[in-house]
Amino acid sequence: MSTATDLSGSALRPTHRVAARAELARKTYGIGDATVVALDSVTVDFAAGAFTAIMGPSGSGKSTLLHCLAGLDKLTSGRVFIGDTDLTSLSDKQLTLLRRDRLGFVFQAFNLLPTLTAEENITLPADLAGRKIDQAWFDQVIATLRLGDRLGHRPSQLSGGQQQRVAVARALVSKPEVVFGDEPTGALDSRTGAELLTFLRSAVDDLGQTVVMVTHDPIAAAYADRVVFLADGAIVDELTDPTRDSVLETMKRLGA
Ligand SMILES: Nc1ncnc2c1ncn2[C@@H]1O[C@H](COP(=O)(O)OP(=O)(O)OP(=O)(O)O)[C@@H](O)[C@H]1O
Repeated sequence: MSTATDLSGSALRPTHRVAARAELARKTYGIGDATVVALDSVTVDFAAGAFTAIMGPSGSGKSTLLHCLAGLDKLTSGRVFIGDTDLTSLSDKQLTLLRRDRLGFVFQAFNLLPTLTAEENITLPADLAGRKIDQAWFDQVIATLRLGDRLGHRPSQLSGGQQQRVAVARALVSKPEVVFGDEPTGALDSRTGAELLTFLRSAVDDLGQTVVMVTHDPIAAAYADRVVFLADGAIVDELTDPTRDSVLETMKRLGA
């Protein structure tokens, strides 16, 4: 969060920097009678340094929105931004570099390489990019994720929750502008899922990261600062400082 200053030098109220933004985002699949509108003119901002959950019924467009924001899929029309960068103006090669250099991903599949240690898995994207790891930040991420005594282990020697924490560390280690999660707890039991959400929460609170996560789970959404609700490809509601009960109530009202 930055504090804006007016010309006389007095502090104005803090401004929230926008980490990601969709503007009149529209995505359709198929043609003619078979056209499916996955996103229908969605305009939404995601604040830097905040944890936002995206919810909505199955088929409401959650994954499509997340994938388009993260440069993994392309809009039919409209624009998406990471910071000030308009993703819709980038080539495939530039999108690949933007994803590598500026974003982090925590998806259901951990995608860890079995022959590498936890530490090697965590630093692999930076190593491939020829980027130096910031050792102090690495140590902070590892301490936050309580992975210090697991760095020499291979994925097969780790529990599911530890593997997911390694995947989170890999996503955070290069200080991405936004960490995108698509049902990151979907493959985890509820205890391990709660642990992961606690870590994402502290990545925001203690490490100043930005998290945008798709979830079906009201308990998972309650870890967020804000929940955006989609229905039929449009944003239909949102909650600030959600609780499990307020999320459930909103879902019920929306018929989700
Ligand atoms: N590759 C595709 N081809 C055709 N239609 C698609 C494709 N991907 C998604 N859709 C359609 O777009 C709509 C939105 O899908 P999306 O996966 O974004 O929804 P979702 O809210 O993430 O759903 P879920 O909660 O079930 O994962 C759905 O109607 C879906 O069937």
